[in-house]
Amino acid sequence: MTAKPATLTAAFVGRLGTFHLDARFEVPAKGITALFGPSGCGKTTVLRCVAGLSRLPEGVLRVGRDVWQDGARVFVPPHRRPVGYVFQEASLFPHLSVPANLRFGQRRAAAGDHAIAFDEVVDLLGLGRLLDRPTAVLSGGERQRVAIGRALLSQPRLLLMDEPLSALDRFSKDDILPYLETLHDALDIPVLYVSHDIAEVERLADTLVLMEHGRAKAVGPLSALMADPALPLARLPEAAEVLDARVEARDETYGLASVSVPGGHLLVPGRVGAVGSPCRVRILASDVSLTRDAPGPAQSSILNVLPVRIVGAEPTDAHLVTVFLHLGADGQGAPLLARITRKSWDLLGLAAGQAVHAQVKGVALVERGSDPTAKDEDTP
Ligand SMILES: Nc1ncnc2c1ncn2[C@@H]1O[C@H](COP(=O)(O)OP(=O)(O)OP(=O)(O)O)[C@@H](O)[C@H]1O
Repeated sequence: MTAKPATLTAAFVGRLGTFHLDARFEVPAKGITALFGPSGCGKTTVLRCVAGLSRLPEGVLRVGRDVWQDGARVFVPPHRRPVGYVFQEASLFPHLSVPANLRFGQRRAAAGDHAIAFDEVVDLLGLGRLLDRPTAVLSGGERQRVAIGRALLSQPRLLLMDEPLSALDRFSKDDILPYLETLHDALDIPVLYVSHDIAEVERLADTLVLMEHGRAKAVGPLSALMADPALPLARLPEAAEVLDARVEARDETYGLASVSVPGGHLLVPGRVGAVGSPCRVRILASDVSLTRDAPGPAQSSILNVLPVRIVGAEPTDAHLVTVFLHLGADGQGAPLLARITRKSWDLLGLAAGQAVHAQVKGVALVERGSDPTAKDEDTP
């Protein structure tokens, strides 16, 4: 009999002041789970309940086999919960050096519990060059990397990240995201990641808890929720599908990799691992258009043209439509989103069930420090 994969089970139902929370979810106790939703929907409150900083009498929280809360009967106090907490603002000690800030995290770890070594954290977060800089002169992104390192060195069983990038400008965000992607691959610590930036969620999360008015409205794998027409996610301006892919071949001459995804093949710019290794690709809905007939070879600068089947369509605004697709002429492959004008939808006479072709103008690798913004008419 195979063991059931470990899960994180949370049920926080009740009132905090005038706010009613009804957050019930079970997610894998591995990878990154994003709590996503508009401002004030209760994301931080859920994290505080998980950390034990807010207490609802009927709350339940299990992390793997450990019970951290079971109603009023069991309540592990916050200082006994092995969680690392990373906030919006990196609250480093300005009078301590960078290594001393990092070692402060190590001091919080249980004696003898050093699964994540200091050097490993320095390496993963690219902190080597920062170790002898005064803490006070670090940039926002550098401070946040140190804060993440400090949290990891406390040897957490669970990492809680509350909008860790939202205080950073676009440039610093892009600087730090590849580090988070690398951590996701390298470490075996489940992460609850609060964000209201869907692009960030798409790049990092495996699982999504969609929050609305204090309620967990939907819970599941990111790509499945993105492809659900009943949810508002696919209609967001930066809606994208993230697909599990496998490297098939590398074309060093053009800096491209050929990857397979369920139901199709894509050419992707950027550095990938060895042939056969897994990777993930992100395809924005706004980078996908539809055509009835695939253009012949050397007729279009868009290299990725894939057979797809239309599952459905929803209006995005007055003139745009979000089209829900499945890869493959038989529609048995991975989900994909396209954003086209309502006029094009009508002119092409498109309808659910039809087999058409998706022209994918931009594909980005989302792991291992590839250039996530690579996009160009002449590259796929
Ligand atoms: N202990 C409490 N007493 C009263 N109100 C509370 C308490 N805890 C949370 N709230 C309220 O719950 C609501 C949700 O707050 P929360 O910070 O969790 O939202 P959020 O989704 O994280 O928002 P943002 O994205 O803006 O950070 C807010 O209106 C907040 O004032």
